[in-house]
Amino acid sequence: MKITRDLYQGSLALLTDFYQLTMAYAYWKSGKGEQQAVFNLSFRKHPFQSGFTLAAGLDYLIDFCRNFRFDEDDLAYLSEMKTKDGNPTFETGFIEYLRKLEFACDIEAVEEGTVVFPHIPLVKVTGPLIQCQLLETPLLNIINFQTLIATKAARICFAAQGKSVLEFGLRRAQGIDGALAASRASYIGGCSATSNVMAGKLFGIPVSGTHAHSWIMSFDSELEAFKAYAEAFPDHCVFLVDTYDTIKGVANAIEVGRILREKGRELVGIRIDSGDLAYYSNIAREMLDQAGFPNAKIVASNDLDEHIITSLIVQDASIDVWGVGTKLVTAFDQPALGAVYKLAAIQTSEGKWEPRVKVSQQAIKINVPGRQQVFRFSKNGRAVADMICLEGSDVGRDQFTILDPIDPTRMKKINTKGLEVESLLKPIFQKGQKVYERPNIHEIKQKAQRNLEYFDKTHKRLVNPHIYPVGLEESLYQLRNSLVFKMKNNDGEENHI
Ligand SMILES: Nc1ncnc2c1ncn2[C@@H]1O[C@H](COP(=O)(O)OP(=O)(O)OP(=O)(O)O)[C@@H](O)[C@H]1O
Ligand SMILES: O=P(O)(O)OC[C@H]1O[C@H](OP(=O)(O)OP(=O)(O)O)[C@H](O)[C@@H]1O
Ligand SMILES: O=C(O)c1cccnc1
Repeated sequence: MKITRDLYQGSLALLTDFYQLTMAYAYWKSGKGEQQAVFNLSFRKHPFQSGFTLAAGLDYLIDFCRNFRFDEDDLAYLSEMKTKDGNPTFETGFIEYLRKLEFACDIEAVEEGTVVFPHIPLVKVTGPLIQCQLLETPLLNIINFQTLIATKAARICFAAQGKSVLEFGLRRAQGIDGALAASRASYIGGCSATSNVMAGKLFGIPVSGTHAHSWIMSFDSELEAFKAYAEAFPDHCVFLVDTYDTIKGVANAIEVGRILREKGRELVGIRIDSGDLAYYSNIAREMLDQAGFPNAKIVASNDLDEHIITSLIVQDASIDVWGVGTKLVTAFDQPALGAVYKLAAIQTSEGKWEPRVKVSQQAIKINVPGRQQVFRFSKNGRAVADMICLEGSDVGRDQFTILDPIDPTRMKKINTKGLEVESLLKPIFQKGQKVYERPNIHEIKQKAQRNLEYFDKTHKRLVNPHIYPVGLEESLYQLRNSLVFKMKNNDGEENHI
């Protein structure tokens, strides 16, 4: 079984919801399959009540699209599918169409490590309706998860105030691919290393770790266990001190630290994995300092998240390194990001682009229509507002008004004089060909760090963050309203509120 990232190098076209294939078939039957369309992938609310979200997953998306094809065994499987009355679900002509299908879309996307906000298209796909449609499910799967975990990691690292965070999640992650993708996204979000060795190999992420209680328990005494570990790894000793009695454990670590020093080596640190982490870390710090080990680091683990880390820092805990597993890689308090992928525009046979809107009872579910672009305005290296506007809008204007699509009382005038402007959507594929030079994982992580610094700390606050201004440029806002009005009224029936 292919379980690693190699999976993404093979054909994954069947990794989609069945309804995408039935729609694709129906588009084909009705002659609409090649009609050009634009779909946007965006989310409506930050996860974790955060004030920001960190985009991740584009690298997987690129692999997915580059390998987007139906292999013979995929086609054989689809050919054998039957409807309830026993007839083939898909005609052979459609199977033939899929056999010849070559990825031909344009894709623009925000780069990984970019701080993003609700309603911004993170990915914009332009191409034949059938291809755009088939991409919905896998693109959401990829971007939703990695963006969610990168955001969680950024929050945890923000709480850790510059101290290292190690990702320890593999054993409790959502399956094998969930674990690998989570390790990657956690590194992008700011973690220093992962315990997941395969993630290290596949993505080039630093790998690190300490040892488990079982190591200690396999010896007759803790002291013996520490000594034996020091023999094996004289330069990498981080002793887990809480197997029997944390304070005695610290004393044993110090004793072995002295032996190491006699041999010209240094104790790297200790790890505490239970009990009151503020209380024990402070006692351990005092013991280590008094014994002449002021540089020995204290690692803490045990069901940590951004809130417990914040509390421990407020309590003046003496913790230098945070080991975080379950609550990071499972995004424990919000296990999914709700990004959606919606048709925004479609081209008529005359070549004219028509914006499309989905009208919903809930204002938040009404998508932003039209072929869009996104601009980020900033001043002196600080982001001030994001504007979503229609492609071709003149960004050289002196002034813009942006309106929140859900709450138009939230609006902002942007005087563009003295502001820098960046277009957030970068070309990734043109007519199916990759045009984007992929940064490596370390460059992505650095971009994320720089991008996060770009935003005022009030937006990064963990609880009740200040809302960063993002809005629709006035004419796009009006277009959306007029389309909603038109769609609500065009059947001549009385409307329900
Ligand atoms: N001083 C502290 N302030 C706030 N939270 C803490 C503090 N010390 C530990 N915690 C957190 O409290 C929780 C303690 O959980 P729990 O009672 O299950 O652990 P434990 O009994 O000490 O250890 P074990 O994992 O062996 O059960 C963990 O999430 C831990 O990170
Ligand atoms: O708590 P997390 O954030 O998920 O971090 C990873 C946990 O995994 C290990 O625990 P282990 O599997 O040995 O279980 P235990 O310590 O909870 O008994 C380690 O000692 C951490 O406590
Ligand atoms: O290396 C460690 O300390 C580690 C690794 C996985 C889970 N918990 C701890």
